[in-house]
Amino acid sequence: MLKVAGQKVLMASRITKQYSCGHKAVDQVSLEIHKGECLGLVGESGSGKSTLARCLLMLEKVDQGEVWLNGKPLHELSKENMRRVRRELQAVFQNPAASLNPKLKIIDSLMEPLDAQQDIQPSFLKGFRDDRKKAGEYLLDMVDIPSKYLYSYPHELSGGQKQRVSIARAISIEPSLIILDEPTASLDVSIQAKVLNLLKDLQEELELSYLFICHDLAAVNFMSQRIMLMQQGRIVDTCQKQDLFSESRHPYTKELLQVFEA
Ligand SMILES: Nc1ncnc2c1ncn2[C@@H]1O[C@H](COP(=O)(O)OP(=O)(O)OP(=O)(O)O)[C@@H](O)[C@H]1O
Repeated sequence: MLKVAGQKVLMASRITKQYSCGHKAVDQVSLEIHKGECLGLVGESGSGKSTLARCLLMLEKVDQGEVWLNGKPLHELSKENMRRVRRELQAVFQNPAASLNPKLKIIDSLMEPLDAQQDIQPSFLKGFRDDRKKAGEYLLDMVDIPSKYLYSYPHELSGGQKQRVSIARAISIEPSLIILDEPTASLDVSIQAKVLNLLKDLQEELELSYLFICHDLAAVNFMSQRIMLMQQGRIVDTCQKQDLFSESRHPYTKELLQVFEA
């Protein structure tokens, strides 16, 4: 289903990030993400996708540009205010092993956002939000992980299971937007499709908005309603998914499509 006309969740304007070595990793990038939409961002290695993600998450100081989340100017917020807004913006990164503290049981990593933000009452945990075991089991069930893993440590789970836990943790506080930065890149090929299917199902079920970053155009095409192409720090093409194969596409898009079709 195409959902692009709804309320704007994220608006970024002219984001620019130059590293001290002088390299402009992100150059004047503007984008919008609407409620319930998955915006795909594709580009080859080194094109600036992860830097852009870190800028949107305010993990990287931008040199220029603005980022608005649900009408709030993230680029102007103090650290304290940013912490409060953080609940509306979650991320899942490439390496699930690095996202989960090896010394914490799954329940403790999973419940970390809810433990830290007691005022949040996710609609899907209504009636048992403060029952950590029940809430943890429910969250694991949402990502198809058996509840027996609740008291396991990360090393007892496979890579795919760890990434599912990271996804459950990201959705646990009902964020407005999840930035998915190569969420399947470190997984076996056989597992990748399952995780993408899970992400797509969750997006539809919970009306989540995603920025889905990936170097694989096939995966981006599967996940997204709209697609942006990034090359050398700039957005060179943006299109609706159904226009991806149109003749009028940018030469770089056509180049990536050739790889995709091959
Ligand atoms: N901390 C840093 N200091 C200096 N240069 C950096 C830094 N981080 C990234 N870069 C450079 O910025 C450019 C963009 O990197 P980035 O990781 O954002 O690209 P990417 O598209 O996400 O690539 P990949 O798909 O390989 O992760 C690259 O040339 C990279 O070498």
